[in-house]
Amino acid sequence: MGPIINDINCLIVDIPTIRPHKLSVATMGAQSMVLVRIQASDGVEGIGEATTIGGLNYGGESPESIKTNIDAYFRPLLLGKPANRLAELRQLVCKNIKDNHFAKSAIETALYDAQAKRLGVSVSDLFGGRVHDSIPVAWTLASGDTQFDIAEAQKMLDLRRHNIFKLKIGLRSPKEDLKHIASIKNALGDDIGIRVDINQGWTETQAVRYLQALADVGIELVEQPIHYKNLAGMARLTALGRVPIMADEALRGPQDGFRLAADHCANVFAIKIEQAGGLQAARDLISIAEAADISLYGGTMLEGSVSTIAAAHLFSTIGNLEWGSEMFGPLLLKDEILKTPLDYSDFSLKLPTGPGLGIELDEEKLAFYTRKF
Ligand SMILES: O=C(O)C[C@H]1C=CC(=O)O1
Ligand SMILES: [Mn+2]
Repeated sequence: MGPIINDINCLIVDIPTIRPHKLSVATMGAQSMVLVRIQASDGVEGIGEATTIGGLNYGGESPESIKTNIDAYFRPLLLGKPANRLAELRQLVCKNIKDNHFAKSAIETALYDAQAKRLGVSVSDLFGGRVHDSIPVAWTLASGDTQFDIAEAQKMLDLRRHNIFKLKIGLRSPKEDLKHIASIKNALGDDIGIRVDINQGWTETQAVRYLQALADVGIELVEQPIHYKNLAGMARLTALGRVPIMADEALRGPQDGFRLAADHCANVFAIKIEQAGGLQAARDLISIAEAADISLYGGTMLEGSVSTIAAAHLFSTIGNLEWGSEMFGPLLLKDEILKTPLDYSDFSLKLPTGPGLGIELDEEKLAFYTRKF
């Protein structure tokens, strides 16, 4: 008989950010990560993570609701089930539990980590193997202060950590944002790629009015400018062809990906394993984009190291990750819960070579940052 799922433990880990991180939907001073640890009867443990942005500011799942739903619904459903039958487990979960994409992603990541460890391979091997051993990583400038952002970008360039930057806009007026972008662009020069993420902060009218201005100041990509449900609007903005449009919040799984591709709602898909509903769902989304000639980008929910590296394993198997990634979440946090932090160097994230996710938790640090109820 194969390994059986013996236990599932779920904890919330709170770590402060290195500076306030300002999005149009929230200002973050700390990140709350839900860690899932799954134990199987063969002694193998798998780890997964679910992380949201600003509690309920970004989407319908909060760290607290994720933990409650894992403890109350996922755990009883999965205890005693075969730990190595990943496709069957995914179907069981999807049949019995609606929505809850972030929780599903954490559970599935832990199952993949354990299964890869069991087989002595890395998680990327379970998705066909790596095409890349490292992934380019953009940094998000979101302190809310233009001069601070410029200094931060220059520091990242000096450290050779990031040479692509994303700006979070949509909190201030478009005119103020344009001034902010132009100052940063002028300070950093033409060779540095700059993108903006509006996080649904604009109306379609504002987008029609200001997309050309964004292109004129040298913005190379505009992420989720309008409400995620306004797909017809996304299609109209994409058809304008002023600047490539990337979908983020509108992509909550393969069905959304199919709709967006069929209706020409975006030029680029931001792939997030949590928003998609897990590694397998994200893989399906990637295939839809590839079939539709939609370019790919590795997105983040500002996850900690566990989910960041899980996503990186999947992204390493993509032939053309044309817009790189933003897998910088762990670097936004003041501390790390891994024994060996992830390797960020030469403007990219290096994939670990060990079995599973290739990471190990630092139990002392984890105990220190675990929320006590
Ligand atoms: O893409 C998002 O909407 C979420 C996230 C990614 C980078 C960042 O600063 O926030
Ligand atoms: Mn985004």
